[in-house]
Amino acid sequence: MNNDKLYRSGKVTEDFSFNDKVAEVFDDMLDRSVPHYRTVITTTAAMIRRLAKPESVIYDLGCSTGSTLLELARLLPDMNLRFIGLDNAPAMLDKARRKAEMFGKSAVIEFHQQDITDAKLSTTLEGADIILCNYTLQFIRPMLRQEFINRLSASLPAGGLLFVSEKIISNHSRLNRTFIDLYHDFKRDQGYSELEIAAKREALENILIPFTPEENISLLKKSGFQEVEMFFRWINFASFVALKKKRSKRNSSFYSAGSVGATACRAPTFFNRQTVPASEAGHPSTPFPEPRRSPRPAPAHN
Ligand SMILES: C[S@@+](CC[C@H](N)C(=O)[O-])C[C@H]1O[C@@H](n2cnc3c(N)ncnc32)[C@H](O)[C@@H]1O
Ligand SMILES: O=C(O)C(=O)C[C@]1(C(=O)O)C=C[C@@H](O)C=C1
Repeated sequence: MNNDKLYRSGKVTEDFSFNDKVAEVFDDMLDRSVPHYRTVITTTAAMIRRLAKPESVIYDLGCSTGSTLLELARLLPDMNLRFIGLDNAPAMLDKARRKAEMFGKSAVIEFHQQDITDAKLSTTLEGADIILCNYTLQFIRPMLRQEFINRLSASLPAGGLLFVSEKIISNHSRLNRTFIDLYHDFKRDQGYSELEIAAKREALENILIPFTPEENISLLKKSGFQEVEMFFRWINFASFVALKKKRSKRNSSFYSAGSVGATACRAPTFFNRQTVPASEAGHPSTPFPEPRRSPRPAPAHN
């Protein structure tokens, strides 16, 4: 794995982009810049094992060098899953294909070049059971995000799953500042210098635009996912899972794919708050507050 020394000089000559130079060092960059990158993948694999059916088709949008799909293929070989990675950066895809070949996974993983913000994505995703979009939504223009997530939701069948991981921001400026400081401590611990951290931050300004957890959850809920949860968080990084419910055969209401489905059809007098959410026990769920769009916390996001 090539060491990420891209910003070692501290000079920023252009905005951050997924070009050949970045692709060359990207695996090391992700490993050292995304806290708990691997844990998120292993947790995703564990959820897929429990929530998805064998032979599911999994799309990874913004797949980069294919690390996530390769790891899922390694962890879930018995499920006979099919994996398709989409990215618009040719240098990332070249690396992804080489890695798939090297690890003997070319038969189950394919990679295609595609702009995932294009309306054609809906056609591509026909047949998808599970969609992953890790650390990529943050690079899509905020104005386009709801429409993009709507397309993903519309493409998935009942029982379909979407996993989204993102860098996040807080609307509470003092906490936000603290979170960014802690993230920079993490980067220092990973061997990045003060100069490198500052330069990368400058290059990412207005390119990587993080949302709050509430804004991300709102995007997912508004697009038609009935069950949305944050399943992992480290300071200013979070992962979300969104599930499209299965239609009940017994009545026209929806029930979950999990074992609580049968319980939800009855109106239990007693319920265990450890296992049954209030909303499924006949209590109204707490509505998510509308995301505060302005004023955004100052200064910078990254
Ligand atoms: C931070 S990386 C994603 C990392 C990867 N998902 C992982 O977990 O290993 C973001 C990726 O999204 C891709 N990307 C950004 N905008 C895109 C777009 N509009 N269409 C397709 N890919 C895009 C970039 O080329 C880059 O490879
Ligand atoms: O280095 C940072 O500040 C990051 O936010 C890490 C991050 C990301 O979260 O996407 C930024 C750019 C690269 O795509 C890889 C990782």
